[in-house]
Order: sequence, then structure tokens, then C-alpha cells
Amino acid sequence: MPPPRSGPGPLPRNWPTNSPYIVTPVYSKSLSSSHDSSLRTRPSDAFEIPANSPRGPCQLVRVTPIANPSHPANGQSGLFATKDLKPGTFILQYLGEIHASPTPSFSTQNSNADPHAHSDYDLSLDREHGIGIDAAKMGNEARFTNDYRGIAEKPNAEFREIWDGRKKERGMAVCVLGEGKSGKGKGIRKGEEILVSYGRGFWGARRADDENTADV
Ligand SMILES: C[S@@+](CC[C@H](N)C(=O)[O-])C[C@H]1O[C@@H](n2cnc3c(N)ncnc32)[C@H](O)[C@@H]1O
Repeated sequence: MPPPRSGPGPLPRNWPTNSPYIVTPVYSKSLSSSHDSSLRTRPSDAFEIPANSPRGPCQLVRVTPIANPSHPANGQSGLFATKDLKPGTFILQYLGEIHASPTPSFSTQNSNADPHAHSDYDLSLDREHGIGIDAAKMGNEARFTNDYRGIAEKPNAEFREIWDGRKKERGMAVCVLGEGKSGKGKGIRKGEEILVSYGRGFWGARRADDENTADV
């Protein structure tokens, strides 16, 4: 049976059979009206995604299974560029279940009360109001973006806050690192893996999880 997709249309190549492919965010019942209003308030510095960005498989990336014993995510998958991408390019939105959470991860704390706290796919959208985007159970290609550690010297991309003018809603996206003042971002070459930094907090929380599991 093919993997589920929300709405008609094709699936990206190598999409896993056990995870629905979504083309717009899914909203958790945990969101209150105050979460909703903060989701719909445009931050002054958020990058507005192009109004014509297509919904569905992103032509700029390919999800690729990793079969390389020296890659730290060997046996998993990663996200690779299908063409040269300039510094600052918006690649694709990070889609998943938007949820309320006392401690969204890709951050520093875990909590047993939070069903998303141990997810490896939960990205913080709004720390102040406790809103996260969890792609553990459903998502798009962005969920396959790996961290640069052990793979490259530095990240070539970043998670950036965006504003979706069509939905009038905040979100997160994977973007090529900008040139910056020091000209740090050099762009991404066709065939290169797209790598962000999850932040030290992610790996610290993961180590704590592993130690707790080892203690059981
Ligand atoms: C958001 S997922 C990334 C996609 C994942 N590789 C997959 O195929 O589903 C995060 C998980 O990927 C793995 N990962 C990502 N970057 C890594 C790295 N630099 N070193 C080791 N594992 C990594 C870890 O298992 C992490 O919990």
C-alpha cells in the first residue's frame, strides 16, 4: 500500500511508507486560542515565503537513504540539493504537527508531561508561547535535514522563521545560510547534503535521554 498523503498529488522519491506526507501544517488539539493568535501574528523580522511556492514535492531537494558507514546517520536518510543553491535561498517549509508544548525540543529541556519532548523531529516555533512543529509522525522532506556534526565542518543551511502570506501564519523553513557580514554562507552545490545546526541543546537533551535509558 502506498504511504498516505494529505491531498492529491505525488510523493517525493524515497518517502517512507510509515509516515504520512503532508503539504500544509496539521494543527494539534493542544493549541489554545492564544496560541492561535500568536501563530497568526506576523513577526516583524520573519522572511515571507514566495507566494507561488508549490505545495508538494520540492524540486530543490532529494531525500536520500544514507549507506555510508562513516556518516553518523548511516542507515537513516538525509536531504540533498538537486541544484546549486545561492546563499539565503528559501528551500522549503518545515511541515509537521503544530502543537502547544511546555518545552518544545530542538531546545534544552525534556519533560515527561510533554508528548513531544523526546521527539527527534520537534522544532521550536515560539519559545515564549511554547509552540513547536513536530514532524515525527507526519511531515515533508524538511524532516530529513541532518545536523552538520560529524558530517561537515559547518552547517550550510539553517532553520529560519517564515511568514506564509497565503495562510497568514508563522512557520519555520530550511534556508541556505546567508552570506552574512563575514561572507560565511557560500551556498550549496548540487549533490551536497543540506546540513543545519540543531544546537547544542538538542544533543545535550539526547545524551540525557540515552543516559536515562541506560540506567533502566
Ligand atoms: C530530524 S531527524 C533527521 C533525519 C533522519 N536522519 C532520518 O532519516 O529520519 C534527526 C535525527 O537524525 C539523526 N541525525 C541527524 N544529524 C545527525 C548527526 N550529525 N549525527 C548523528 N545523527 C544525526 C539523529 O538520529 C537525529 O535524532
